[in-house]
Amino acid sequence: KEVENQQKLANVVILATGGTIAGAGASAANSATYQAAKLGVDKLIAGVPELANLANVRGEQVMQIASESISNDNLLQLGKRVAELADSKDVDGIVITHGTDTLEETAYFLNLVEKTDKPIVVVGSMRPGTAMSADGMLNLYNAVAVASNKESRGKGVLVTMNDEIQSGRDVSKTVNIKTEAFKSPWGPLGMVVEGKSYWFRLPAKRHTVDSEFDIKKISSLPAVDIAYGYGNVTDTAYKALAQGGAKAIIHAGTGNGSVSSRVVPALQELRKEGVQIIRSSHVNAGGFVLRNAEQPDDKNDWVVAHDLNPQKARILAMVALTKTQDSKELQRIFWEY
Ligand SMILES: NC(=O)C[C@H](N)C(=O)O
Repeated sequence: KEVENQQKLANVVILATGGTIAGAGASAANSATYQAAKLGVDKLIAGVPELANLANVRGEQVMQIASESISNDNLLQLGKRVAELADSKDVDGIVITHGTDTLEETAYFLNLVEKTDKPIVVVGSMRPGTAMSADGMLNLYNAVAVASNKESRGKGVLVTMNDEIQSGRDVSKTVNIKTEAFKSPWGPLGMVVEGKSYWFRLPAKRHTVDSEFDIKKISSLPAVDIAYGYGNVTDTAYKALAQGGAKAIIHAGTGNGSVSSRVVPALQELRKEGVQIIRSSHVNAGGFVLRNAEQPDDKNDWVVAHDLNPQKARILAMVALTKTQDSKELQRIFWEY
C-alpha cells in the first residue's frame, strides 16, 4: 500500500540555499536576532514530516548563505541546477528555499531563464525555525504542495509566503519584520490552504517556456548596478558605477523614475559612452515608469523599467544584455517581461 502511494505522489526536489528559513536563534523569543543559513536541507525536511504526505521529497544543499550575499555566480549555479533537474523525467517539481532579502531577484531570474513548465517554487521565512510562531514550516509545506500540483505548471516561477501564491515576477519584500512581508502590486495569483491551491489569476508577461532567454546558453552575467534618487542627490554614484565597469545603470528614481537636474547631464554623458541608462522607481507600493514621461527618453536614448522595481530591473537588464546591446531591443524586452 505504501509503495503504491509513493508511486502516485509527485517527485519534488528541494534545493536549499540558506536564508532565515534555515536560520537559528539563541532562544524561542529571538524572532529577529539570529543567524541565517545554519540548518542543512535534511534538517529542514525532517522538521516537516507532513511533506511526505504531499510528495516524494528529496533535498540538495546548493549553497548555504544569507540571501543578501547571493552573487551573480550563485544565480547561475542555482539556475543551471534547476534546469538539469527540470530536464529529468523523475522530477515533477522543484522547491528552492532561499533567504527573503533577495528572494524576489532569484525568483524573477529563474522566471526569465528556465525553459520548463514544471512548477518551480521559491520559498523563505521571516522568522528562524527556532522562534515562536516560526513561519518556515508552513511556507515550506505550502511550497511543496504547490510544486507537486499539476495545476501549477506553466504559471511561471512561483513564491509561497504567508499562505499566498505569488508570481515570482511581481512579488517583492515590502516589510522586514512581519510574516506578511511579500506583496505584489498586482495581487497574488492564488492561495494555498491546508495543502490545496486556489487560483485566481495568471501572469500576463512572458516567462519560462515562452521566454527568449535560456540558462543553458548563459555562462556569465554582465555588471549592472543601481543608484538611488533622492533630494540633493549628486552624480558621484552614477559616475563611480560606470567607472567600476557597469554596462547598465538602473536609476532607482523618485516618483515615476524622475531624474534630478543635478544628475541628468552625467546620465546623458554616460549613455554616449555606451552605458545603458534604465529608469525605474523606488516608490514602495510599486512604481510605474513610462517612456518620455518627465524625461525625454527618446532623445536621451534611455530605457524605462516600467513596473519593475530597481532590483528586478537589474535582473532583467543583466539577462537581456547577454543577448543584445541595442537600447530599442532592451526597451522591447522591458515591455514584454
Ligand atoms: N528573512 C530572511 O531570510 C533574511 C535573511 N537576511 C536572508 O535573506 O537570508
